[in-house]
Amino acid sequence: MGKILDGKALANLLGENLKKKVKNLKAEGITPHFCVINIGDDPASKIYVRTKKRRAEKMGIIQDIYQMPADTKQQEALDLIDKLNANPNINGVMVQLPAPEQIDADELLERIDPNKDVDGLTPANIGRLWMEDHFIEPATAEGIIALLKHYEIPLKGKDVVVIGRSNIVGKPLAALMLEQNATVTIAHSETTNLAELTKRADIIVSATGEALLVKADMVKDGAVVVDVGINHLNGKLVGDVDFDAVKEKASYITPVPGGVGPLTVQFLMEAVVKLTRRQNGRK
Ligand SMILES: NC(=O)C1=CN([C@@H]2O[C@H](COP(=O)(O)OP(=O)(O)OC[C@H]3O[C@@H](n4cnc5c(N)ncnc54)[C@H](OP(=O)(O)O)[C@@H]3O)[C@@H](O)[C@H]2O)C=CC1
Ligand SMILES: Nc1nc(=O)c2c([nH]1)NC[C@@H]1CN(c3ccc(C(=O)N[C@@H](CCC(=O)O)C(=O)O)cc3)C=[N+]21
Repeated sequence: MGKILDGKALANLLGENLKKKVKNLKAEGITPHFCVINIGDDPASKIYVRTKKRRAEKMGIIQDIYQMPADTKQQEALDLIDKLNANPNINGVMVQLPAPEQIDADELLERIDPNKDVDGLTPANIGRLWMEDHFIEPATAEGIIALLKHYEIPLKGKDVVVIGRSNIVGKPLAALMLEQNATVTIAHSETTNLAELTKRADIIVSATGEALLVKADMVKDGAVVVDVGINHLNGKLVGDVDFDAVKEKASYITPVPGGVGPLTVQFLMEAVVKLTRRQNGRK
């Protein structure tokens, strides 16, 4: 049976450190302060925004929530971003995704000042991610890299399959793993031979939103399985992986809940502090 990769425990460990860092900044009169713009009333988004707020408070970080109605116009959202960009007291801005369909979310992301881009989703920061010198990485991808490192699971030379190619998870994770010298395959909904690919993989990461996608017969003995998915199945929160069966084959596996999710929230907070420090001329 595989070992559990305890993301929640690692998030708490990192949280203790970050709390101290924030305390030191505050002693110098600097309080990290960021804003989450949430448009519409997606119930999952409301929960995430609150989860982040709780974490921010625990870290000593100020998080404002700008809740905008479902019929918000594009220009109204752009104006808010402009206002926050221009406010020197605000260190970070993020737009909770998904946004309602009349909203062009990419245009909103492009409007965020890259120096305040908590999610690392502005074109400037995505571009830098694929270069050698990057400063802000999307939190989920960063969290997964940190989790593997914490458990001393090497990436160099490993065959990795990332299932999912979103800008927020799959693509940035592939970039970071490539940088660590893994051989990365990105699979998606048009991939025709998924099981063939995953069966060869040393490390499988699933970020699709499809419950029970990754089954035991798709996993090599001793593989590492990272489950990013958040799904509701029969009233239960589950990932993309058929956990009970796959854990018997995997050497390491992340649970849902308690795996990648808490690390995402922790690394968003880390990003806010990083941006704040840099804006104040600190390393
Ligand atoms: N734990 C955490 O911290 C986080 C969890 N999530 C969760 O992770 C999941 C993915 O999120 P996100 O990347 O934003 O989602 P998107 O919907 O943007 O992307 C999903 C990706 O999965 C692919 N996909 C969907 N179904 C299949 C399938 N049957 N086989 C292969 N590929 C498939 C899609 O392919 P195509 O491109 O062809 O459509 C797409 O690339 C969601 O459940 C989300 O809630 C997201 C962010 C953070
Ligand atoms: N601009 C933007 N940035 C994001 O980072 C972003 C987003 N939009 N939209 C939605 C996704 C999803 N996401 C998660 C955050 C926390 C948990 C999390 O804390 N999960 C807990 C369980 C939470 C629960 O019980 O529901 C866990 O897995 O243990 C999961 C998923 C961030 N996202």
